[in-house]
Amino acid sequence: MASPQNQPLMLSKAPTTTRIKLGQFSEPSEQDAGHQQTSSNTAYHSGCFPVRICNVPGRGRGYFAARSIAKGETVLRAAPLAWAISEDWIKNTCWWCFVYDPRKTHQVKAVEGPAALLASAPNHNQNKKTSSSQFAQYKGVFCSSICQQKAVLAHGGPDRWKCYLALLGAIESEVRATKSKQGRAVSKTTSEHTQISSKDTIQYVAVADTNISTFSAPAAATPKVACMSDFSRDIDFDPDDMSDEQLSDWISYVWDIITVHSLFQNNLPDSSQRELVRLICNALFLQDNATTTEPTSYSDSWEILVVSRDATEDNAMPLHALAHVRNNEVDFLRAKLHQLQLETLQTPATVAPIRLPLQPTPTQIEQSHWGAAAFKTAASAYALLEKAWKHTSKSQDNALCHFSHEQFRSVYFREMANSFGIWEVTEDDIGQQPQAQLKSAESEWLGFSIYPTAVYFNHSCAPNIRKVRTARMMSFISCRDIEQGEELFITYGSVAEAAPLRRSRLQQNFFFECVCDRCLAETSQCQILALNTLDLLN
Ligand SMILES: C[S@@+](CC[C@H](N)C(=O)[O-])C[C@H]1O[C@@H](n2cnc3c(N)ncnc32)[C@H](O)[C@@H]1O
Repeated sequence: MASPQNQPLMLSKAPTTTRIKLGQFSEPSEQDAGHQQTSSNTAYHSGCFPVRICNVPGRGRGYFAARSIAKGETVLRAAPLAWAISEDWIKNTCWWCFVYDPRKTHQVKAVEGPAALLASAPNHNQNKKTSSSQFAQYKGVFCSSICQQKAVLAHGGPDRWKCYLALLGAIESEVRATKSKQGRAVSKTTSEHTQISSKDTIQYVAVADTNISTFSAPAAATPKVACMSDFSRDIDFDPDDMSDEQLSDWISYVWDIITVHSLFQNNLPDSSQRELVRLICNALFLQDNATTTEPTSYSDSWEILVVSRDATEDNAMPLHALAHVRNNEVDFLRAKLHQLQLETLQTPATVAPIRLPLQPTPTQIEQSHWGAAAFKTAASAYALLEKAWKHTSKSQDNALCHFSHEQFRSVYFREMANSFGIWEVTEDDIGQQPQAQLKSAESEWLGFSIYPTAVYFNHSCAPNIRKVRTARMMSFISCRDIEQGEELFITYGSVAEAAPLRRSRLQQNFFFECVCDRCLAETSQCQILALNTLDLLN
């Protein structure tokens, strides 16, 4: 798995290489294609719903068994809120039900079929006269006209679908334009990792390990921060405040500078970042189509919404569901700084502090190691989307309102470490072992998706829940009998490796130190072994 800087992080994310697998495609069944509602096998009402959200020390929120669960029971069925198909398979994968055919590209189908079908489609505004022929002119990649209709409707109808496709097209144009600009500018490239000179630095927040400590730099002078009047944000940072809240405000402040000064504009996001940009577009276009009104009080009603929702593939998740997904922006910054520290580690005893200027200048942000590590990738992705957004807004008669970095970040850093890979469904998926979901060499990675009701499954290296995708729905199935009160765990990728490797991968890709029982047992065993070895050596 590539580093998170180059690749969006997600549960079971794609391997870096893709293989073409031939000859194993079979026509999807009705159920596979998502044309049937199959939620009846699970009772979705709070009374006997099998899972409940609880807080766990050290892990945040998690799903727990609300009652005893038998092996093989579906404990949750989740519908996606937003998704993106991989660039490699964009013509082979249905944009609605994710059915995949490696041998042929799906037809871009015109919509025919009974008007009744259209009228009965979910989210369809009965008052709006939308004839099936209207859909025919709006293209996409679908395995059937039914999927096309559903996608167009979920995106708010033909006009919004057209606008959405125009935005996707504008992104591709921007990518081509940046590539050719980069080609011309290649000889002029200067080193990106120039050290900041000490006279540029004023006051710092030093980040040692993942805790922030603060101090004043020796060269105190008048802050050299350009265009401060451009920002309404409160910039009165307290150098002694090491909290996530202040770091979060500081990050927003840095983003203000990045956007006002158009920093990192000419970096071309790689294909996984471009996929993430498309997922964000998808989320933003689906938002207006939310079918559920926002609850007046989240804290009281969200869990009820999760457990009472009749999860069917046609139920679009409302965008406000995203607000409940953990935002990993601060964790991401801390993890990036921690990585930088490790890279510059001379000896185990000398951990170099990373110094973050309280009010960084554009030059400091652009040329610092921390700027490159923590902001460059996301800012390049934002710049790409912002340019495409403006272009589309012009071409589509100002159909799009202003698009802020806050909106972008609110999806970007929630996707990070919370989304699920969309893998080709293989026969392994029907198996009973949790390992069946580890898609190693057997299946293709088709994209990724956010399932807001599924983000509460914490990771364990010895999971008791496996996930199986059926069309666009993700089902979570127990792989052993589970007692009431036990926590429910999935795996975030492979758990076949030894503890040190598993743990460093989780740290690098998901920004946490795994505290599952297996890790704790294996780590303490390693420590005992190490002590025994020391005894032997002595
Ligand atoms: C998909 S979310 C799971 C829900 C999360 N606990 C919450 O409160 O939103 C993944 C995050 O949960 C935490 N987490 C999950 N499994 C963990 C584990 N085994 N050990 C420590 N933290 C874990 C990490 O912070 C990780 O980034």
